[in-house]
Amino acid sequence: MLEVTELNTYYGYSHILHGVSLTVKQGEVLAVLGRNGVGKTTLVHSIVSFAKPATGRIKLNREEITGLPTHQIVRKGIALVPQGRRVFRSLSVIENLSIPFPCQTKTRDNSWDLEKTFQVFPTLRARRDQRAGNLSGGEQQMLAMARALVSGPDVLLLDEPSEGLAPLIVKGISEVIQKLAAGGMAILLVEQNFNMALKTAHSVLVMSRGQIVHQSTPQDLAANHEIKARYLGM
Ligand SMILES: Nc1ncnc2c1ncn2[C@@H]1O[C@H](COP(=O)(O)OP(=O)(O)OP(=O)(O)O)[C@@H](O)[C@H]1O
Repeated sequence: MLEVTELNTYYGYSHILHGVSLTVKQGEVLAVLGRNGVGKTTLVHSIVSFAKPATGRIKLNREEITGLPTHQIVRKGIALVPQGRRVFRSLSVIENLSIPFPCQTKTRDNSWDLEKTFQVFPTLRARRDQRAGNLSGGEQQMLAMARALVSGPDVLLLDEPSEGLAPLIVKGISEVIQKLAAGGMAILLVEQNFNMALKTAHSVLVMSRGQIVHQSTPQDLAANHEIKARYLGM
């Protein structure tokens, strides 16, 4: 579904991504792990054209989307839940969820709507008229995910969704991610929370200095003490 081949991304003269390749299939959760500053956010930003890769190719459902403007990438079926949630704090829940509607595509078979989104996050239905800034951290994360879902993506990119959240909330977020994948979505999950990533994902990548240095099943990574010590500081 999502195919990334040999991406090289720079910020000015700083070479951040060094030939990153990955594939996320329909119904799969692929987790990306790595220490701070290894390029995980740059990777998801490159996929949605927030950062412009100098070389490399990105394909969605076999169609080349490299370098397209972000709004076109969203229309074609990729949505990003950014690190730090970035909800519109002064707007209500329902207003936050109404903003992405212009991005919904008419050309794809897209069954996502507000009702389906509220079924995934019933708490948000109850809070629909509340200002996003007054929601708890966990509810804001749900809102950020819901805002991505209403665009009806085939591929969901999640940048550290567990950051700063209590373990019980993290468990709930993990379960939602697994359900979305079971429904056919392809999910790229950037995480610092090792346990959450391993519980949620079907396969895991480890990045170091802008390169993928390991890819395996969660079980194999859990048992690989050398990779954990060398690249994840565990
Ligand atoms: N807009 C930018 N301009 C210049 N350098 C940047 C920019 N954004 C990130 N960087 C640098 O690129 C490198 C990779 O950053 P990135 O945010 O992709 O890492 P990360 O793995 O997501 O880290 P974190 O877990 O802290 O979010 C870092 O050295 C960072 O300082």
